[in-house]
Amino acid sequence: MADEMTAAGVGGVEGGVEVVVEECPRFRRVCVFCGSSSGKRSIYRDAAVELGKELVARKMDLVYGGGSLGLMGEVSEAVHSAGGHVIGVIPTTLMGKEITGETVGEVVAVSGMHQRKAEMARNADAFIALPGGYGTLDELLEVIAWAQLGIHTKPVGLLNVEGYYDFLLAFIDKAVDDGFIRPAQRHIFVSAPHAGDLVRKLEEYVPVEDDQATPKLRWESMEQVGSSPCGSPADNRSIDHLPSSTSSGQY
Ligand SMILES: C/C(=C\CNc1ncnc2c1ncn2[C@@H]1O[C@H](COP(=O)(O)O)[C@@H](O)[C@H]1O)CO
Repeated sequence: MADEMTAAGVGGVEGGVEVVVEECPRFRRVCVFCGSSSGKRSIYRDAAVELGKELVARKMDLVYGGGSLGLMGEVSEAVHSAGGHVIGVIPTTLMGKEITGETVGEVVAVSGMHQRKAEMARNADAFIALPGGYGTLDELLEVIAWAQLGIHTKPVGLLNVEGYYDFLLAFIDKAVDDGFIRPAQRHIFVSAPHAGDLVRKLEEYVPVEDDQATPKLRWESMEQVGSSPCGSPADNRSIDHLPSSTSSGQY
């Protein structure tokens, strides 16, 4: 990872306060899950734009589901217009502009929804979920579940814009209380209301240690037996032109 890092520090002014960003970010490619809708309140669009700018300020690339719909469009456009690198991973069936709109930056075509999730995950060093609906929840919970299984140790963050995810957090506490999630796994992901705080937490993240966890599964071993955690054997073709993730994660 280190050899791909910029030596120069970056910074900026956020709310009148000078922001000094570490010289060597811990990761450089962040996968963002978010709504294909924008939601009814402008705070969600603002949060997507704020996150996009934060990634660019920290010299982090964006990996996302492609297209220009909703918050997906907001965050990708924010990164692209600020000079950041965008990688949109999009199933061929959704590639028509009339379906998902135009994708800025690099477009990676995959064969289906399962392969998209696998490739977004494989090619990112960390994950962030903005507000969204079923698709976003599916993507978020899958990377959390994979972390629980030890398939990866990449940080996962919830951007809890004005308490959007409070009910989900309360549900997870309930699942811990009722014995469906081990207490040690409660902190498998982090959350924060603003992008800057969230990215800082992700950079400080230490994978949870859980003695009772399933022995570590490796992505490669899942592939060898012909099934990925999220798809059929036919969906296991990887994006071969992308350099592999810079993370020490286990994909
Ligand atoms: C099929 C139609 C529109 C396609 N819309 C989408 N285009 C690209 N990616 C999408 C789309 N819908 C969902 N996704 C993925 O799920 C996440 C957002 O889902 P949500 O339910 O809006 O939260 C997003 O991260 C994408 O990866 C026309 O009917």
